[in-house]
Amino acid sequence: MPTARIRLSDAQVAEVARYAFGLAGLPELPPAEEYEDTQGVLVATSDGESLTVVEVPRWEAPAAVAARLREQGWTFPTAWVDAPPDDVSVLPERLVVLLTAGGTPPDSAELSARAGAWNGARTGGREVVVVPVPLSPYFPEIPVAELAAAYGASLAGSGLGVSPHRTGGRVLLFTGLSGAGKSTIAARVVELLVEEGRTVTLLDGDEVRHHLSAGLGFSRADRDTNVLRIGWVAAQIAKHGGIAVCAPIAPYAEVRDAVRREVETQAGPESFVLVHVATSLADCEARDRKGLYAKARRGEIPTFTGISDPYEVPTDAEVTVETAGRSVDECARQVLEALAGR
Ligand SMILES: Nc1ncnc2c1ncn2[C@@H]1O[C@H](COP(=O)(O)OS(=O)(=O)O)[C@@H](OP(=O)(O)O)[C@H]1O
Ligand SMILES: Nc1ncnc2c1ncn2[C@@H]1O[C@H](COP(=O)(O)OP(=O)(O)O)[C@@H](O)[C@H]1O
Repeated sequence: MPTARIRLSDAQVAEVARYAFGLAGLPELPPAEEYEDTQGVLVATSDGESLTVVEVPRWEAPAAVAARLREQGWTFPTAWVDAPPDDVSVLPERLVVLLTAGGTPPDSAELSARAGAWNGARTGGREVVVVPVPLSPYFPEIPVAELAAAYGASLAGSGLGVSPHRTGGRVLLFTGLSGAGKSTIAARVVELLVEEGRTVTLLDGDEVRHHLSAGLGFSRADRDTNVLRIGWVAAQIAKHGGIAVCAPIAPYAEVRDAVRREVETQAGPESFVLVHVATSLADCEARDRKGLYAKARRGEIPTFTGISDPYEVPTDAEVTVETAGRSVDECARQVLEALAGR
């Protein structure tokens, strides 16, 4: 039996909207009977075979946009996709701007900055109607001319992919086994960043579990919730230009990837840095500062990462830190070097 009702991410709702507007095929969604958006509004239902779209409140249908423009007397609308050109004199006097916003929350700083680039002062007083469209700003799913045509317009040009917005914020997500050195290295990284005058927030795995994630255990579902919460807070920090350093075990690749997408949506491409603290299980167990490995080996901790619970080794880490025979400072500086290059 599929789960009765599932909440979709902004990116998944955009997929549903593309399908509803005939811009793309059937989206691949986890099995469920009902799907809601991030506000809890029912957007679609499924009988297991077909998807019935109920409503996608955030997105205006292309046909509705075309009709609205016609009513306003726009006979042959011209469209521009995303960022304006450097030389705005090439633009027509009135145009509809199709702003790719799929996967981006409506209140994201990135989206307002991109829409703000089209205000009257910057476009020489041209008449501009900005319409957010459910395509991804980074990987648009259909050619821009086809997109313009769907909205009843002919394409004047596109600044898609031109200087994607970056807030300057960063998220460093440390991942690794218990005792690998995540907290120790993360704390040193924070010290070094503070010395550079940066504003940094440390979301340490152990600490988070006392506050943000109090009450959660170590089942897969609870670990996923814990890491997604950390990721969400970190993304909010990065969205406003801050640096968040997070140090949970984060054993599952799928959730690490979800955090990467959330952060890059909020703070721009390359704002997410995955740091794998790659200390071997044997070395972590030999350290066993908290005596947890010994307990896990005795069967006293039923789902202990590395012993009786999985750890999926990252294949997409921006930095891999080996700690054996190296000082904490050396490891922290390796992380900072990777950060400086981004
Ligand atoms: N079953 C089990 N498995 C792994 N770890 C356990 C477990 N039970 C308690 N602990 C202690 O909790 C710390 C890991 O919590 P995290 O929030 O980082 O884990 S996770 O990302 O949600 O998987 C981890 O801390 P660190 O040693 O700092 O990693 C452990 O001290
Ligand atoms: N190069 C290194 N980097 C980080 N920790 C190290 C290093 N070498 C030895 N250690 C020791 O390993 C242990 C790591 O513990 P901790 O930072 O709490 O790990 P985690 O947060 O991954 O559970 C500490 O006792 C630390 O002193």
